[in-house]
Amino acid sequence: MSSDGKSSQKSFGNKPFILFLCFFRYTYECLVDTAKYLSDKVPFKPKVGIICGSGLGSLADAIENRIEFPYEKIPNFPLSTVEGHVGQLVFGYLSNVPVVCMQGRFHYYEGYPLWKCAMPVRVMKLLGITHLIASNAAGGLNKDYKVGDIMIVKDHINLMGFAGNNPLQGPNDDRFGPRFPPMNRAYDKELIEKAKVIAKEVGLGDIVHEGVYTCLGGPNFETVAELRMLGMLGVDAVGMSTVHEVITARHSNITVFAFSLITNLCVTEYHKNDEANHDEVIDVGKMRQKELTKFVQGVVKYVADENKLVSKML
Ligand SMILES: O=P(O)(O)O[C@@H]1C[C@H](O)[C@@H](CO)O1
Ligand code: HPA
Repeated sequence: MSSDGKSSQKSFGNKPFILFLCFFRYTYECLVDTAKYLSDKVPFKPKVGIICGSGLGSLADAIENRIEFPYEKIPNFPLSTVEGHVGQLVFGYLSNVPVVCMQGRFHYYEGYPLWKCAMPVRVMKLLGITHLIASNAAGGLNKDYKVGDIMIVKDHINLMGFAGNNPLQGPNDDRFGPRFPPMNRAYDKELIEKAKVIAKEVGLGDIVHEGVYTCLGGPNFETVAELRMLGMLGVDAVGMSTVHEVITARHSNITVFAFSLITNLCVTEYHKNDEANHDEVIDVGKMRQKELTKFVQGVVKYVADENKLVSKML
């Protein structure tokens, strides 16, 4: 809302226009229907939303008292079409905290517009989450990174947004958030600092970095020239997701923490013949699953403890 309390979005008023929009993007009412389909079947409100990246679906395996919804059963949900993405929403408890986890996400390269890729974030908001933990598999561009390292995302470059390709494009619904949301504090600084401590506690301390992530449309991996350009722009890890989910989360005032599993080293030299491949990405995810599960459990527990502390103070 603008300072005078009036919406910054011109009102279209008539219902037919909103229904018409449904064919082009999810209206608030449409996502409320999706959230209600789920909340009618889940006897608790999730506090933390989790998005599992490629090969990181095992993060969901630790969820207890699970209730699973294959994406094809959920009204208005797209379908996961990529290997390494199970394609279900898992409700349950992680570190005794009520969570909802996307075991598999949606990507622009699957043919989904960014607003469709990010729609589960709005559904999770409507279900009650206050925090989002987004994970992804990414190529390591920073020379200090090794395969299997973790990069805590401190910021992102919304490269696709430079061309105007943004999940918030089109009419804004103030019930989700403002027309012009700020992004300079997209990644929660307190969670970043705490996550570094947790990483050390679960044995990841020596392989954890903090860096800048960018998302390309994919599905091809990058050229040498593209990676060299991204390096000059200050990018530390390159992926094909997360940014649009984070923008959508911040638009709805969800506190965000994100990390990348470095699954391959970006090839920035013409004489090198290595080539990134998806199988390798999946394999690295499997290699790290135990430590990453403990890491995410620790972050979830911290979020819940912090929230209890805050609620006591209020
Ligand atoms: O879903 P994420 O971003 O974790 O997966 C990355 C990007 C591509 O989907 C895939 C390529 O191997 O890994
Ligand atoms: N580039 C883009 N996305 C990726 C990569 C990469 O090198 N590795 C895993 N996801």
